[in-house]
Amino acid sequence: MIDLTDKSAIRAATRAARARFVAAHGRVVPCPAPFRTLLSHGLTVASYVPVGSEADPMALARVAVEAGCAIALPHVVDRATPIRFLAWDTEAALAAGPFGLSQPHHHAAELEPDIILTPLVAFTRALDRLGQGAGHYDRAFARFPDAKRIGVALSAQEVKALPVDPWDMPLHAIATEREWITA
Ligand SMILES: Nc1nc2c(c(=O)[nH]1)N(C=O)[C@@H](CNc1ccc(C(=O)N[C@@H](CCC(=O)O)C(=O)O)cc1)CN2
Ligand SMILES: Nc1ncnc2c1ncn2[C@@H]1O[C@H](COP(=O)(O)OP(=O)(O)OP(=O)(O)O)[C@@H](O)[C@H]1O
Repeated sequence: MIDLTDKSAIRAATRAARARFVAAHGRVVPCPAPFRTLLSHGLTVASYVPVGSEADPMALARVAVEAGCAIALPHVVDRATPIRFLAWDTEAALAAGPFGLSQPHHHAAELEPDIILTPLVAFTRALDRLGQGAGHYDRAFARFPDAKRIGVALSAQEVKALPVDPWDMPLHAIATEREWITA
């Protein structure tokens, strides 16, 4: 049994479940119809480039590009430094970053996201999220409190409950390979 009060134990269990799921079913999350209604020309959508067995948000990012949105990607320096969302022209080459990430060059333009497609390690139906533990997205949510926080995940990452700390901000919705979860 996982101890549902221990964040690192939950991370280990859901990363293992996610890797098994992806080996059998793949990692693609199709674009849910309700996501399209959030988009309009000129908005900035922050996406991410998946690593390991993370859910792939590219179908959602592609629909955002078709709707006339600008795409930004997180740029990471290290665990302690806040991430910045930098413009990404979908043709542009990416650079290697820390933690095996692919990211825009550090001189790309910094954008303010209206919608943040958010990677996660575990989620609940109450829209709570557990991340990598560096606080990168927690801090980005605090900096951009008006942005829509959309989790992107595989259904295997769902848990019944998560410990919620004072700085944790719930997601507005979660897209998985089989459903769109909202409050
Ligand atoms: N694809 C992706 N991009 C992202 C994140 C993410 O979770 N996924 N981030 C989210 O904040 C930020 C980067 N922050 C990170 C902070 C810590 C670790 C980390 O400790 N990784 C572990 C490996 C985890 C695993 O086994 O899956 C490591 O390198 O040991 C990774 C990213 C911004 N970009
Ligand atoms: N708004 C904030 N400003 C400064 N530090 C923050 C803020 N929010 C969170 N943190 C710090 O970041 C760390 C977050 O740890 P936690 O285990 O909750 O991350 P997480 O849920 O895995 O999410 P993330 O994906 O953001 O890493 C904590 O040490 C916390 O003090």
